[in-house]
Amino acid sequence: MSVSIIGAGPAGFALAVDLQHHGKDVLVYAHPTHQRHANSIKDNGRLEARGAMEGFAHIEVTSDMRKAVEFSRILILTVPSTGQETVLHELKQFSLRRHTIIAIPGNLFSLVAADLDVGCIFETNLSPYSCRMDENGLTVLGRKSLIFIAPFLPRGRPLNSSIFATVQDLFPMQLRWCSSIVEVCLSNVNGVFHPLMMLMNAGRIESTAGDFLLYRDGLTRSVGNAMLAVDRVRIKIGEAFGLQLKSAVEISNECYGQSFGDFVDLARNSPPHNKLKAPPGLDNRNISEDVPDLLVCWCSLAEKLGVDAAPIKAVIVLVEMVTGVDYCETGRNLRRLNLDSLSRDELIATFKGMIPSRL
Ligand SMILES: NC(=O)C1=CN([C@@H]2O[C@H](COP(=O)(O)OP(=O)(O)OC[C@H]3O[C@@H](n4cnc5c(N)ncnc54)[C@H](O)[C@@H]3O)[C@@H](O)[C@H]2O)C=CC1
Ligand SMILES: O=C(CO)COP(=O)(O)O
Repeated sequence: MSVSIIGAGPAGFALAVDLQHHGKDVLVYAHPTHQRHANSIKDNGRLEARGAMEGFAHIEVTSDMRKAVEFSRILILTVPSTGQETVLHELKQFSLRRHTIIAIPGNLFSLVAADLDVGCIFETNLSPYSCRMDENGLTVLGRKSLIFIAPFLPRGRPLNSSIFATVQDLFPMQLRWCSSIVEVCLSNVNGVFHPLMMLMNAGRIESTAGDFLLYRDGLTRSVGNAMLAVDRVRIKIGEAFGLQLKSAVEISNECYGQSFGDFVDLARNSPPHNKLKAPPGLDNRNISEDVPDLLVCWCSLAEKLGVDAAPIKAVIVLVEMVTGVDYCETGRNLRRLNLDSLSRDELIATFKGMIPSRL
């Protein structure tokens, strides 16, 4: 089986190494303006992986989207959701009726890609790896044993059920099939962890240029208390959709096969988290991706559903004050997700019964 991985960052290369190790042929696409990691692999002649995945890999990389589309009928997107529209722009030149796209993570990519002529889209909640890259190679701090996934099925379009087995065969970890992409998006716990960790440590990030461990040193009791408030809203939004979502700590535990009791316990003791350095500044995907494409999205769903989202709104407003970016406008609000004309009941119905119940 061959796979094209669209997105040449740590998550894309970790997936490429893992899939190659499991016998798949992989080709990684690096956008012409996002070549940093691809260039260092070219310079070194190979990719060295350390940590939870070890060894040397020879990974083929291209900047020609046509090659990626012709290489495989499976396209896995591993750009941050803020990069998905750039990729969509490239993909729109091709007929992809026989292709399957898997967006890692999805963050409701399917709704943004509504007019793409593609066979099927799947979305995951998170990257399967906790990983970083520098000029010396890839460090994998943790490999999940499970990730959440769902297909997007526009009404009236049947899905060949064999595709579920094909997608599971592809991944070297277990897939938890969710009822809809909304359940998957609400299970991207980065929206609970990242923005508050960044905001509540903003001074320390800026004064030390990120010279501390973001989770271990930055997720203390009061930060955890604030996260709990955001997490309660996330769960209430799920309830309005008829979902019984687990807490963010429980979801992380499930993905990594861990059993931490709360946020602080996880931050101090989880190996995939407790060695992650803080970024050097606030201009980082922990804000630039997770605020517009998770918190704004969750908040605008909450407003339509009549759920009080004050804690999420508070985080968005503070981030807007700090960065000067109008994320409510630029992020995945209902208008950008093409959901703004729906009534509350229509919104709920849109995501009901999207996949066969036997899964
Ligand atoms: N690295 C990790 O440990 C984890 C990552 N994730 C998620 O997985 C996804 C990928 O993660 P990373 O590889 O760490 O992200 P990253 O921020 O390094 O970006 C991945 C690649 O996409 C490229 N890119 C960014 N914007 C682009 C655009 N507009 N057009 C084309 N390419 C663009 C970047 O230059 C990079 O090569 C993100 O959504 C992230 O939130 C989730 C959990 C853990
Ligand atoms: O594994 C993790 C989330 O799934 C932690 O990694 P990040 O904080 O880099 O997203």
